[in-house]
Amino acid sequence: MITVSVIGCGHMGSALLEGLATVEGYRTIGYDVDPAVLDDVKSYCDRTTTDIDAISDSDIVALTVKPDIVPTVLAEINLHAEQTLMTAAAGVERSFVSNQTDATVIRLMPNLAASLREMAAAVAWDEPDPAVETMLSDLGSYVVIDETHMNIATALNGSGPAFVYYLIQSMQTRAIKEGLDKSDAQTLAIQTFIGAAEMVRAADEPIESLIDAVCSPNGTTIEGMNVLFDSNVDAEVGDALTAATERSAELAAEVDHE
Ligand SMILES: NC(=O)C1=CN([C@@H]2O[C@H](COP(=O)(O)OP(=O)(O)OC[C@H]3O[C@@H](n4cnc5c(N)ncnc54)[C@H](O)[C@@H]3O)[C@@H](O)[C@H]2O)C=CC1
Ligand SMILES: O=C(O)[C@@H]1CCC=N1
Repeated sequence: MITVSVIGCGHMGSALLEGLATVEGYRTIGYDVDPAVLDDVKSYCDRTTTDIDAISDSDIVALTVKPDIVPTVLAEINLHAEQTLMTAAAGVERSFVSNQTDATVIRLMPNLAASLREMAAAVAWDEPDPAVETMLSDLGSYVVIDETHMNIATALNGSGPAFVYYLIQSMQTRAIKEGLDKSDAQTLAIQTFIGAAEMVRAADEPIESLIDAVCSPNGTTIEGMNVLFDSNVDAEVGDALTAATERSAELAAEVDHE
């Protein structure tokens, strides 16, 4: 049994708890300063509490408060060396956290698909932590990265769901405008993204070849692809990632200077 405490049960903390609630082998504790937030997550947790001391026997403590709240929490918690503190706050560096706790600190960039156990996560640590490896595998897929790359991971898999939602919305909105029923457009757009992602995952060939396979000669797809090829969409999507990456670096500086 792995005991996982979550400090801050808002969007990210509750997603972790919701995902873990459907897997055997975890005891979960949700801690938050807001009782209303705890009310919302109590069906996913073995225990909810506003008492910070309740996390003292946890194997893994997930820190999912806003970056500017991290120093407040670190001043309040008292963890020991056998515990793992997993900080998920965007921009907050591992060294900043580990300077203020005896626990082993790892840095995680999760995403909200944890609730469905479809999370893409990036983790940075000195040494693999078996309990965390198990937990991240149970919640989706993860990669181990050097912490110097955490800002771009934050943009890619942390912020990334919002970018993908936006693209799904763009496609379904136009389909509805062209006359398709709203619910049908939603079903088709969603499954098209899921299917395309699975095709990319399964393919041995580059994405260009997958695109080619959809483009029948003189067919429909190439007409649409030409609009994309002639546009700046590629660069704009890249710029969205860069903007999120830069903001992650700024957050680090803001927290460090408090
Ligand atoms: N929302 C997302 O998609 C992702 C968020 N993150 C990171 O997770 C962290 C939380 O983000 P969200 O869940 O979106 O924010 P949120 O605002 O939804 O949740 C934060 C929670 O922290 C609680 N809180 C405030 N002060 C506290 C304290 N002193 N002790 C305990 N709990 C306290 C709040 O009551 C709230 O429930 C951020 O650092 C963010 O960078 C990381 C990846 C994805
Ligand atoms: O927008 C944010 O700052 C957080 C971090 C990654 C996703 N949400």
